[in-house]
Amino acid sequence: MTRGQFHKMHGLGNDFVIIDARAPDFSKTLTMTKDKAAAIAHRHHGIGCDQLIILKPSDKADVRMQIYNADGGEVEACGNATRCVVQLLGDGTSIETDGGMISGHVTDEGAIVDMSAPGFDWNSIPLAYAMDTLHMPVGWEDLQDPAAVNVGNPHVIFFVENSDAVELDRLGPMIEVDPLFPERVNVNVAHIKDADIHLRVWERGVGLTRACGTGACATAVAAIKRGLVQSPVNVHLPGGTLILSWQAGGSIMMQGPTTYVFSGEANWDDFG
Ligand SMILES: N[C@@H](CCC[C@H](N)C(=O)O)C(=O)O
Repeated sequence: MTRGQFHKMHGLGNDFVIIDARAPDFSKTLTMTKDKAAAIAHRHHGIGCDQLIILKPSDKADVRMQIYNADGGEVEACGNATRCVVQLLGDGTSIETDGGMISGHVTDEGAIVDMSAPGFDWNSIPLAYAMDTLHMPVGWEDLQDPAAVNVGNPHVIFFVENSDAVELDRLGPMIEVDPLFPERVNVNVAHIKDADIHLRVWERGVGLTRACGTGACATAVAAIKRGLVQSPVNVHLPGGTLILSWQAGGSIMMQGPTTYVFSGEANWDDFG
């Protein structure tokens, strides 16, 4: 029986079940599948979360972080979970992910993390074919002229008049699975007001979330590249505010709150 402890944390309402499987014995016995991850994340039949995070031993960093969306799919990066893991494991924690190496420092309210450098090449997003990724010559209904940025995971960003007025629950699922994005995509809609970014995100494999850290990174970088805002910039999401800094050629720094909610214990064989 694979029984173990988990931590429930959130960053601006983007919530996580975190399983610390760093002990070599536990790491070997805890097997994760798409169905099991989705069952743990389920809001009614499971523990409930936007992302399931599994911490494993790493030979390159302090810890290896595996990330599963609520639909059970394994993905490369999660900004809000990265801040939570830094707060959980301590100042200076380095984290190996499929999206790259990340590190961070604990702050009074949460953490500041170095999310490494963004990617702009069409094939690093990835897109199905070559195009300008700062002004993509594509659109869906009123959502036109997006930018695409890879920050460990793929994002498409639309700058609009009023992001609150966009039917993201209808357009998000359609754009997420468009064949232009062979690995699907996280869909961001943003507007600029008083030099700040106001952002809503349809997350790949989850849906509308209270906040998306990598979405905030990708949107800040696209807005800075287009000359719409300057670094550092506040990014306001439904769940609260992140501060993003980025200079061309450098890493993205993301600062924001983290919250420890509770700990629990589960028999992981009961799921999936
Ligand atoms: N909530 C996350 C992003 C999680 C992964 C994303 N849904 C994807 O599929 O790439 C964040 O805070 O960055």
